[in-house]
Amino acid sequence: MNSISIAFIGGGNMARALIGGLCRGGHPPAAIHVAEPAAAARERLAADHGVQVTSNNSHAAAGAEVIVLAVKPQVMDGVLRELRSALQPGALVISVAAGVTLASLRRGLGDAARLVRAMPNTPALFGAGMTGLVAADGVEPDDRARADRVLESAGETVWLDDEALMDVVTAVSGSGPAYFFALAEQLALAGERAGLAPAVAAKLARQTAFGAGTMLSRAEQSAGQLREQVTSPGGTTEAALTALSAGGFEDLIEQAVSAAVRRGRELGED
Ligand SMILES: NC(=O)C1=CN([C@@H]2O[C@H](COP(=O)(O)OP(=O)(O)OC[C@H]3O[C@@H](n4cnc5c(N)ncnc54)[C@H](O)[C@@H]3O)[C@@H](O)[C@H]2O)C=CC1
Ligand SMILES: O=C(O)[C@@H]1CCC=N1
Repeated sequence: MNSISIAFIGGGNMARALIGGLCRGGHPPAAIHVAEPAAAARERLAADHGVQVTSNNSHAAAGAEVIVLAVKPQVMDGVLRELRSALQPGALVISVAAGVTLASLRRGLGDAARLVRAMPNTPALFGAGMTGLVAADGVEPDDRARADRVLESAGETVWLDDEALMDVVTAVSGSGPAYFFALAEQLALAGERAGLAPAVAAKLARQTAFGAGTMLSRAEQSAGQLREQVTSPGGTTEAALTALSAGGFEDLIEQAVSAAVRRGRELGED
């Protein structure tokens, strides 16, 4: 794995998280090239991770065995046009762009391109990411293994057969960290309003999120069972969860995921 040469096109938040995960996992920074137009972002990537940086997408892609497209969906068409003639034979292209379909990647890069669509998330930075993947027709088992080797250094992977479900993966795990961060923010603010010092409230919320996440990932019980273990009948947690339900918590989560799914589909149509 360590010798795979990887080019990132776009060096923003998601690329940084994946690069961080790769480097922590032992991938040599010299084998990672990043094409990024913003000089400040290039300098930060080079300083933080020691990766090779350039402003030229084609140069970055030219020698790479795996090319990760980490640009916004809105600029993807232009990027594909640039890269079409720069890919080396057999190169695997992994797009992480929300909503951008394999068909549109194929239109942009041509019939010969080996294409995988992926939806990672930012906890990749600490090797705690979750990535959903779907392969285009013609992708060989070796290509899938290559995609796995790149993305497993950032966390867990799951392959889907039905590309339509990628918008749901995006809504659940791609955007999902933001929902948990928003909850931690609001929990800390509520603690502050109830009298805690801001730093104390923030520490309680962060460490509680960490503890809950650790239990979710390590305990054998389901999320529901873990919730029940905290909820003493007639106790404080029950009072809080009843207030959440009365405020429409379950419906709100459903609406939030539906809104993200819809937006993913719209991004694919732009
Ligand atoms: N941020 C997240 O949590 C996740 C993001 N994604 C996907 O990753 C992609 C990038 O998102 P972020 O990193 O959040 O955005 P970002 O805005 O932080 O990064 C995009 C980067 O692309 C660069 N860029 C713009 N035009 C370019 C061009 N023509 N060629 C090369 N680079 C160019 C920008 O300067 C910027 O640094 C999006 O398609 C998004 O859907 C997927 C999963 C999670
Ligand atoms: O918000 C977005 O569009 C991207 C995709 C998933 C997370 N961030």
